Amino acid sequence: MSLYTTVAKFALQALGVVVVALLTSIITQELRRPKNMPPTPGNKRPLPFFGNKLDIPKEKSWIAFRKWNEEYGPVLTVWNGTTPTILIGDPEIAVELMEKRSTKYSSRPRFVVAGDLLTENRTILFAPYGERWRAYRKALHLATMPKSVDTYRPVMEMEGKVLAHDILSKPEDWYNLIYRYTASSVVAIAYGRRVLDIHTDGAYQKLARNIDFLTSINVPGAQWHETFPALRFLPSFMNPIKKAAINFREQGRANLRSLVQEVQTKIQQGIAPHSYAKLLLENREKYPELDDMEFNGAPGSLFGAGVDTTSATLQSLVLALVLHPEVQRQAHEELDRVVGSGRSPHWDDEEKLVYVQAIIKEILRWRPVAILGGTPHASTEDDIFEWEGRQYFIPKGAIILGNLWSIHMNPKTYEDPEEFKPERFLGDRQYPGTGTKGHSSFGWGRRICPGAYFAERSLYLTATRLLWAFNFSKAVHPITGNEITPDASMETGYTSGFNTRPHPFPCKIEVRNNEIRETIEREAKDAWQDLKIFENFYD
Ligand code: HEM
Repeated sequence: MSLYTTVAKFALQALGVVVVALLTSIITQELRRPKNMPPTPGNKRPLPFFGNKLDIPKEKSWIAFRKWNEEYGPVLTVWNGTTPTILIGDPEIAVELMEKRSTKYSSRPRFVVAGDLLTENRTILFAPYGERWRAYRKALHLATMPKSVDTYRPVMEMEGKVLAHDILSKPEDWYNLIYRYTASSVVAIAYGRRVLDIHTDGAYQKLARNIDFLTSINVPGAQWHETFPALRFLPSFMNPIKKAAINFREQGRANLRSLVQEVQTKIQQGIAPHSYAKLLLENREKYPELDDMEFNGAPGSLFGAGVDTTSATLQSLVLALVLHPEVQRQAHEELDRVVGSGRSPHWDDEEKLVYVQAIIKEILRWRPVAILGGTPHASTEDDIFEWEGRQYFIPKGAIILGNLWSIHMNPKTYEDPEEFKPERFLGDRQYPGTGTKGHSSFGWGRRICPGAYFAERSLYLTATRLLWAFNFSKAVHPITGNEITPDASMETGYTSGFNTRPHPFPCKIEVRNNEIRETIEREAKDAWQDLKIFENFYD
């Protein structure tokens, strides 16, 4: 037998083994797929190995998910490789699973890039349900429980006064000014240091770089590593996303460590202003479960979870106001009646500002920033639930995704869901689960956003101040003289990624009267003075 024939025979045999192994694996996968699960979109058969992965768009998957929920039903299964994702498009189903059965549905799925590689799952967001996650959550209480949040209100208020002055001076830069305001209040609360300029502040830039990376990768269907976890074992030089995740992890940890060390030094020097990191350090012994790396990460989680979300919600508010002058008119009428022009709104006005509160809730519903319901939940036990006379099986390890773009646009729950109508939140609304809030923007059950109270206080203060101070309307094109209508469509006017925000757009912002202008100028002067203690930087 010639060498050629021997090699050909061997190759054929090897090919045969591979084909048999593939067929066995496909058959096993098929046999293992549990029956009676919620249907796939259009009852489409998932492909071996890939599942429905090829049907999930890499960008703005929430749009496809909503279409599927509308066409094929409020609870569906989409297979990402061999892992099922249960897509929920109805608030009652979300509550039935993630709140009423929260002992089974409060974990997180495995994220290969964001979890295993970037954070080693040692952050609250990706931690599986259990003791460690409880310890992370307990440490956050010093920042997020109502009593704690109330101690941070002065910072939010002072930064809000500066924001009003900034917009008065440079209205065309409103989009970035809102972002700077949010970043500065959160960083001041977390570490006792302001962010004066997002383009030059080193600490801010390092924090933001990490979050930008995280939000860009943490999107269903975007990473092949999630479909084929074994890819994580490919060495970094052949695996650019792994290399990037490990670099970001190391740089991020060094940055979080140096920010906490700065607070420690200031405490020793007696010059540390009130901050979450300061409180944590002063109570270090109460968190023995957390090692230093995890402990340093706690104040950072405020930045990770609070800046993008709050600023995007405020930017959506401006968009809605520009498009809805009648809503502004009603809000202005309420603010003139309750507050007047000689002072800006404060906490005690909240109960009387019912229309403004309804606007804030409607913004959270109409353009929810955590559009996919935040990080999905994962089930830790097999379960069966009944919906409209049918029983559905959900296996242990399934990913549970409450797509807010389906849930908040569900006409069964909200009449004319596409319309921006704050009136729907005047008076009591029947809404499953979270009850009085009337929307699901902060998630569900045990994983519900721990920063919800923090965010609501911050949104109330800022939205009220912006509405009190300014009139927002369409910009006029400098050449054509035509009004420019901003694009509010989620398909074309909003960013992709894990959180979504409107693309920057021009608008006209005018102070409402001279007395308000004088109040803004006077209050900003006091705020700058009081904020000086947060301007002690070591870098
Ligand atoms: C408009 C503002 C905000 C929105 C819409 C929002 C929304 C959400 C959502 C939808 C989740 C996922 C909930 C779930 O898994 O069921 C979440 C989780 C989380 N949020 Fe927020 N959030 C906001 C602001 C904040 C702020 C200001 C903080 C910190 C002070 C914060 C801290 C967190 C943390 C730490 C988690 C992870 C909780 C866990 O996995 O146990 N959020 N948020």
